[in-house]
Amino acid sequence: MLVGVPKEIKNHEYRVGLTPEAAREYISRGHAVIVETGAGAGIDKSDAEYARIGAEIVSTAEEVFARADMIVKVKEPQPGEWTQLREGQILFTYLHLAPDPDQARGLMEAGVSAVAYETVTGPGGGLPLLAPMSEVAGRLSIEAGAQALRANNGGRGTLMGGVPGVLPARVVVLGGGVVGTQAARMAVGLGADVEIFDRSLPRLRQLDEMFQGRVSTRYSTAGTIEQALTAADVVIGAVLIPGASAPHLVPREDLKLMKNRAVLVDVAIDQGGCFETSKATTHENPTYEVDNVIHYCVANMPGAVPLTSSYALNNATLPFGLALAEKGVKACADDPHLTPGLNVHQGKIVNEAVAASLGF
Ligand SMILES: NC(=O)C1=CN([C@@H]2O[C@H](COP(=O)(O)OP(=O)(O)OC[C@H]3O[C@@H](n4cnc5c(N)ncnc54)[C@H](O)[C@@H]3O)[C@@H](O)[C@H]2O)C=CC1
Ligand SMILES: CC(=O)C(=O)O
Ligand SMILES: [Mg+2]
Repeated sequence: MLVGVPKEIKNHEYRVGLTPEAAREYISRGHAVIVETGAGAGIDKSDAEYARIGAEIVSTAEEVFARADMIVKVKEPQPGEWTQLREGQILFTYLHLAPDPDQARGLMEAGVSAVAYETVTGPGGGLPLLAPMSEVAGRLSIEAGAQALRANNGGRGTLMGGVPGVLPARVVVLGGGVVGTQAARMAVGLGADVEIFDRSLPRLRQLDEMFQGRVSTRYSTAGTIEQALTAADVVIGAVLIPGASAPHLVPREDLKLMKNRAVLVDVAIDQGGCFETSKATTHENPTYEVDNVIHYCVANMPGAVPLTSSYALNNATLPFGLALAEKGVKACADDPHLTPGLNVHQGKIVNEAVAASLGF
């Protein structure tokens, strides 16, 4: 199969769909790889390094889209990209279609078979192609929260860990999955006072064991979240209902319960966000303010640490990508974990949760 890697074009997105090491694995199995010039620049990999392992370098994204049987990307295709996709072609990337009906329609019209990283499942449960980026984003969320809390950035002016004699910041984490756990680890590491909310009691038990009393766990209801908001300096939005839009756990009217210039970091923004007042932002302009509360809602947080993120992502996507290259879209029928990954096929949304969420 001819596998194509265009350069990412989302705002400040420096990751790449295939690292040279991953491209080499495809080539060693008899596939051909074409790479848009400069696609690896964000991870300090030159065209020459891709050429050295046998990839062909082409000068435009248009050529990659026109020639490749499968496009391997990182972020969802932007409007100018989805019009270049076609029937019979496979797109393997993050899509996050539930909150994005325009993209869903664009992919349906293109006729492409689109496999979304975030809905591929794993033998041990979980979402193995989302997990590595959730690890990155969870860890980054505390850095982002700490930055936004600084008075010189418009924040409340609290130091995460406090100092002897002065209380640390209170960090409230909504959702105790991969993002939430990594956020809690980083917040604990900085010395903050941390509370994690989840709807799964087994998960809360695991977190309680894991953190050995260093974080408090709470069952997530509208009432308990309201109580937590009054004391929070930073709230991390980390909930997920796979395939669906994120539930709005914090309505706008609850912002008035919060301390002045406290910070919301909505990591779940790629699924539409879990605060009513969230709207996607970019690394260029990451924050905005509503009712005296700072919002950070960057939808491609891992794009800021592309070296770590591209390798972490490729480690997880490689076996699935190789199966798609080997068998084509039939790989989705053969592997029950790839089946839910297929979101769009022959002009239809074929993942039930995604279709239900879109109302299609
Ligand atoms: N903005 C960005 O750059 C990135 C965003 N993400 C997003 O972060 C979100 C979280 O991802 P993961 O941690 O991997 O998901 P996960 O599935 O590991 O964890 C989600 C957790 O939310 C819990 N949950 C569901 N409903 C809840 C509720 N009402 N109250 C409290 N908890 C609830 C679930 O029980 C689960 O433990 C996803 O939307 C994901 O796409 C991930 C990576 C990068
Ligand atoms: C998961 C996701 O949205 C990202 O890595 O950008
Ligand atoms: Mg207030």
